[in-house]
Amino acid sequence: MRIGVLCSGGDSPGMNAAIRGAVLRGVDVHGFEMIGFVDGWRGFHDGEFVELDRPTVRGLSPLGGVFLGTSRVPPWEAPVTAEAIAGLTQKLDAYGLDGLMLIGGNGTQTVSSILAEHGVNVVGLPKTIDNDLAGTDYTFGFDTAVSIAAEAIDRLRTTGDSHRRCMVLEVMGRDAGWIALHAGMAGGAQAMLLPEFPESLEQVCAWVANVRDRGRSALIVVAEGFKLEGSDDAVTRDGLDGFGRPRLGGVADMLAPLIEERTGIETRSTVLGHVQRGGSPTAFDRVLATRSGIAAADAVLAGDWGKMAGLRGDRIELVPFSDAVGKLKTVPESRYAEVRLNFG
Ligand SMILES: Nc1ncnc2c1ncn2[C@@H]1O[C@H](COP(=O)(O)OP(=O)(O)OP(=O)(O)O)[C@@H](O)[C@H]1O
Ligand SMILES: O=P(O)(O)OC[C@H]1O[C@](O)(CO)[C@@H](O)[C@@H]1O
Ligand SMILES: [Mg+2]
Repeated sequence: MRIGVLCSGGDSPGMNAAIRGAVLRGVDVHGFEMIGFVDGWRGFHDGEFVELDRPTVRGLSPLGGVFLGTSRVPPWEAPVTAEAIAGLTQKLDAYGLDGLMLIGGNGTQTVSSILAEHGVNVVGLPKTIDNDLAGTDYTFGFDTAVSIAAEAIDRLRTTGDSHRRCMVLEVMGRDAGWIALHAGMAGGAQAMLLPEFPESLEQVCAWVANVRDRGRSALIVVAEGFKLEGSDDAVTRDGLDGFGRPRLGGVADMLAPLIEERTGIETRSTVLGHVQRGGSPTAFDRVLATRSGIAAADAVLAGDWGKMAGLRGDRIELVPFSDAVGKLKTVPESRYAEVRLNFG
């Protein structure tokens, strides 16, 4: 059995641990040959790959990023055609591959699902800091991003309190508010503004003023995809990403002067940005990623293709791609209601 490993989308802490888990199980235990494509589909298209064996993955578990590289280079020019799939399967044959392990988030696993529908042997490993992929309770990388964001809140809190300022922290997550919700809960933020639940500027300012009236300084966490009530689009900047989507970002910079103007409270914004994606994965993410890699190698051995190694409770289960794609896992009303009553 010869298997190709490929990462797609943004990097996510734990990807190295996942590859290590898959290789230790796949090569050492099951006797597979494995190769890893450099920079995702870019390496697949250009024929750039490395052999994966035990020495290649030595010591990788604590390392952030991903040693193979990842990219948003697409597998084909959309929309997918029969010719595109035929071209891809010819390449798989040329590489001598029996199947692929695709490590990625909702976008990547949509590709996995399309490939599986066309008869290509694929197993998915769910990663993304956004935690927006259905079919799994958590994706590896999310816990690390939340820890970094929570630490940022703690730090912003002490400087904000010292100056009696309102601090607005922007975190990633695209159209899902998971990072903002979890980091905000962990750091005791006085409001978490999520893409799923638009709020009015008046309401946000009322929360900030209320915190001041209680003798404290407000710390607001805003997810990059948050929209003020009545706005159709999230705030974007810097053009389009590799898949032609607008790059989100800038909502904290937009909100801070509006809050200051309306409340009279000096307000500063911080955009956490890629800091929350970098560095060493938490122990939780290392374990989750390693177990995902092991489960993916076992799925290959069993010929259990067309599935993703999802976390369900404390078990890694093989979830059909149809349960994972076509819908975004967003923050449910009940989770927002839990925290919203304490805002302000
Ligand atoms: N429907 C699709 N058809 C073809 N290619 C796709 C499709 N969806 C996603 N892709 C490709 O997969 C890449 C990865 O998807 P995306 O950028 O959404 O990241 P992701 O896998 O969701 O991970 P993350 O959200 O953590 O960055 C895209 O940049 C694009 O090249
Ligand atoms: O690194 P890039 O391509 O700017 O992408 C940023 C996006 O990737 C993510 O970090 C992961 O999907 C999102 O939270 C964010 O919107
Ligand atoms: Mg995604």
